[in-house]
Amino acid sequence: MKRTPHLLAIQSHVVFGHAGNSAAVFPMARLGVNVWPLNTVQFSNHTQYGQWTGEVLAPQQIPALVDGIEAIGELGHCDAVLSGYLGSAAQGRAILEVVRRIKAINPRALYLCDPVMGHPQKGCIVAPEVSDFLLNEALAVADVLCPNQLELDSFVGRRPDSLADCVAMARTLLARGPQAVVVKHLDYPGKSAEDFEMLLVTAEQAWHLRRPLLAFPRQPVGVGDLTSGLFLARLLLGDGLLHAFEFSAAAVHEVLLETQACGSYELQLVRAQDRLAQPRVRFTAEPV
Ligand SMILES: Nc1ncnc2c1ncn2[C@@H]1O[C@H](COP(=O)(O)OP(=O)(O)O)[C@@H](O)[C@H]1O
Ligand SMILES: Cc1ncc(COP(=O)(O)O)c(C=O)c1O
Ligand SMILES: [Mg+2]
Repeated sequence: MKRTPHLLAIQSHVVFGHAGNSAAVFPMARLGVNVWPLNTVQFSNHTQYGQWTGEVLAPQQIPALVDGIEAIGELGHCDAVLSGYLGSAAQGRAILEVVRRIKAINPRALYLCDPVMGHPQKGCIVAPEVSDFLLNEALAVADVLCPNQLELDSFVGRRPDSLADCVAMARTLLARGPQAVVVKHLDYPGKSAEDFEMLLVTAEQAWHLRRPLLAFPRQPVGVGDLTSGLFLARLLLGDGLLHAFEFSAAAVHEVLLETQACGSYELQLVRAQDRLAQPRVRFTAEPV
């Protein structure tokens, strides 16, 4: 029987709705991964409501919780670490130390970093020091980096002028650490207004994917977190990079279709659970 992979997921938790772990844990588990959620913050709701209550986890809790897992002899079963929304830069440093410890026991373990940065116009609020941590420290340790366009621009320090330039920008990141970069949401001059576009870039190859852009009265949140989580889950389940990329795009599209059909602001993950596990749509990535 094939072994069920284990994944340590370190990102935000919201009590109501879906962002961070609250957008990714159930879908990853639904695909067949044992998820170990470690919540960097526990907020009432995501920050794009403009108000929330709750607390940031003390950074020393991250190694303390991992110590507990090690003490019961389970840490070596961890196949991957996912990090997303961080409450502080100190939490980020604690996560890199955890990655180092896990890789020391299991050198094949993967680290996927979704470099969630603040986006004031969108209402995504992240502590400013977190961006510096991601740019200066996390990039070098990540095996896979999953930025959106804004985050890619921050890493490279400029805006792209074309799709080819987005590929070139992602390649400059490969030189600084990761083996693959997934740009979960592209935005460049000349991009078609009807499509939502993504990019997968490795040292040798680059693939571009389009899916239909859906109309929402208010853009749902947690889409990036869902995308990164599903991509990593499929890698752990044995997909190659390209298949995991195409799968995550299709599964996220299914969730968005269900969300749109319900007229909901929050992602309809429970209603879309069968569709996300077995997407009916398929998007083929094209080499660029
Ligand atoms: N097919 C789609 N149609 C319309 N909007 C989409 C689609 N896919 C994703 N989105 C929206 O695009 C945005 C992606 O957000 P962005 O900040 O660029 O990336 P991330 O979610 O990784 O942070 C989200 O607001 C999400 O709701
Ligand atoms: C608590 C929390 N986690 C994660 C996110 C990231 O969400 P997304 O995947 O849409 O970038 C947000 C965005 O506002 C958030 O408020
Ligand atoms: Mg994001």
